[in-house]
Amino acid sequence: MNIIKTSIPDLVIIEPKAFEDDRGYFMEAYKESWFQENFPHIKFVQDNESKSERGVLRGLHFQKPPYAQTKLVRVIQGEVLDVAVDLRKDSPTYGQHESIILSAENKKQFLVPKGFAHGFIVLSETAIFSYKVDNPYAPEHDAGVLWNDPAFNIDWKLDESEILLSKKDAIQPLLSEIEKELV
Ligand SMILES: Cc1cn([C@H]2C[C@H](O)[C@@H](COP(=O)(O)OP(=O)(O)O[C@H]3O[C@@H](C)C(=O)[C@@H](O)[C@H]3O)O2)c(=O)[nH]c1=O
Repeated sequence: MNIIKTSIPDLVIIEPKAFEDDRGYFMEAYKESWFQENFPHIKFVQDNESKSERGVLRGLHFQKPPYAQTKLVRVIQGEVLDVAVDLRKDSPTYGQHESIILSAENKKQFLVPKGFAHGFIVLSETAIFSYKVDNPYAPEHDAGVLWNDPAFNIDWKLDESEILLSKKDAIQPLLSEIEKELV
């Protein structure tokens, strides 16, 4: 597995090694011993999976402390644009984001630390998204920020007319409205 740095500290891309042969491929998608060696402070406790149609945008989400989550995200089928926004108040890259194409084909994984808002948009006809989190779901600590907040200036790749949001995500607050609550 390769670890690739991004422009934001602690936000990294992980590239598993896939072995291809006549039958298809094999890869170790997650290996606890390797993860503990490289990221000893992270212990995953829950695996999540969602399926979405093209144009579905889920995000931008995070859980508030003490239930903040590190997420290890990947795509099993299809292709998405995945986005992580640094909302760590004391970070030199506060308010900045990184986006990356995750697909069944490229098999890349994105390790999104605590303190980031996370979201993705589906670029293929459908996509199955899979991720590990290191804190359990805690709906009372669920939080979000608006996907198209001009403060982030995220290029979501699809036209706004194609984008499908949940009722909750259509009315998430702006960063300026939640800034005071961030740690
Ligand atoms: C996230 C989550 C949701 N749920 C339930 C609550 C609700 O009834 C249903 C759908 O929830 P949501 O609308 O929040 O699902 P979704 O919009 O897919 O939320 C996810 O979005 C991506 C971008 C993330 O980063 C994730 O952490 C998570 O916030 O599933 C759980 O039971 N456990 C969970 O861990």
